[in-house]
Amino acid sequence: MNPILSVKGVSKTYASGQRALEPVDLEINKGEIFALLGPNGAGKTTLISIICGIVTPSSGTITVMGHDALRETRAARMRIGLVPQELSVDMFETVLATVRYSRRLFGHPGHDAHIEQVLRDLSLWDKRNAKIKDLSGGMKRRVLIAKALSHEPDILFLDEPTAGVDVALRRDMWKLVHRLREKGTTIILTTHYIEEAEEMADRVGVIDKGKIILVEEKTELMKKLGKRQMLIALQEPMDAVPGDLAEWHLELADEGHTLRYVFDAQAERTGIPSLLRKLAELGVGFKDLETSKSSLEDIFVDLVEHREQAA
Ligand SMILES: Nc1ncnc2c1ncn2[C@@H]1O[C@H](COP(=O)(O)OP(=O)(O)OP(=O)(O)O)[C@@H](O)[C@H]1O
Repeated sequence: MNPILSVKGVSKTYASGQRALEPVDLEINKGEIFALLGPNGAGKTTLISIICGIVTPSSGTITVMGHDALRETRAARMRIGLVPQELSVDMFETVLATVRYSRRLFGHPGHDAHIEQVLRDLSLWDKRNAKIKDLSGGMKRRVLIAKALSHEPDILFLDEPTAGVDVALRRDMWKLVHRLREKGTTIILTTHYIEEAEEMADRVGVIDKGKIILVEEKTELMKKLGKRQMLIALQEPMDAVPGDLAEWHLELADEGHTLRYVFDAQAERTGIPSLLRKLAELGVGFKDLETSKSSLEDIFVDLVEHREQAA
């Protein structure tokens, strides 16, 4: 499949000398939701800003739907909608005028049916004549999305779409993103909420210290790196893990009331049957057993910690 967006060898050193991106290669497929995940300062906004033509890269090439984004800037930019982190609107304008203005900036004639649809999709239609300064924080965020969608982009970038928004709005945003994808829009979002990537993405890229350290299908990533844990609720609390159980590397939790066993879900032998046998042999009684999958969050923390240890 031809990628809708292709990034090759893109790096950035800011004028201050700050190296924000090591050469990055990344391909995005049409219609996918791609989450770029990374801690603060990892380079997520820099990468998005370069692709959207706001920041000039120090090296590399970017192709957006066949257009060289650094040479045919406008043609490439027309295909892209960007929802920035920061509010970038005239507070004294109305919602409708703001979104219309954005559409015209891209040289589109006033297509009011499209704008109405976008505002309705975002539950902003009733507020179309309100001044932006009078909207709640969540509504202002929706205006940024409406602006980004005003010129019917094929690729939508959402930079930290739900930073600082409440749970209800976050869920609404997720639904909206899924709806847009159903309409064929390709979506790239940056986030440090792992929950968000887990909920929304088809593929996840992890960026740390300016380097993409991993790109993987979300389900594959969870399968490959996913660990499971088993919690054993003890009948009698323990002061320490008995030496006879050393090979399972157990941890005591919950003030000695719970034993935690972390195991590799993909391994042929999980070690559970032998552990249970050993517990019986030692006369360790338990009330309950519970197993759970590790979340993308655990995987992410693992990855970043490993890199830190290796450095
Ligand atoms: N205009 C700039 N001038 C100099 N350095 C910058 C500039 N913008 C970003 N940086 C630096 O580049 C690095 C990457 O920043 P960037 O904003 O891309 O990270 P991020 O992953 O988006 O972080 P966050 O999650 O905090 O938004 C950081 O060290 C940052 O301080």
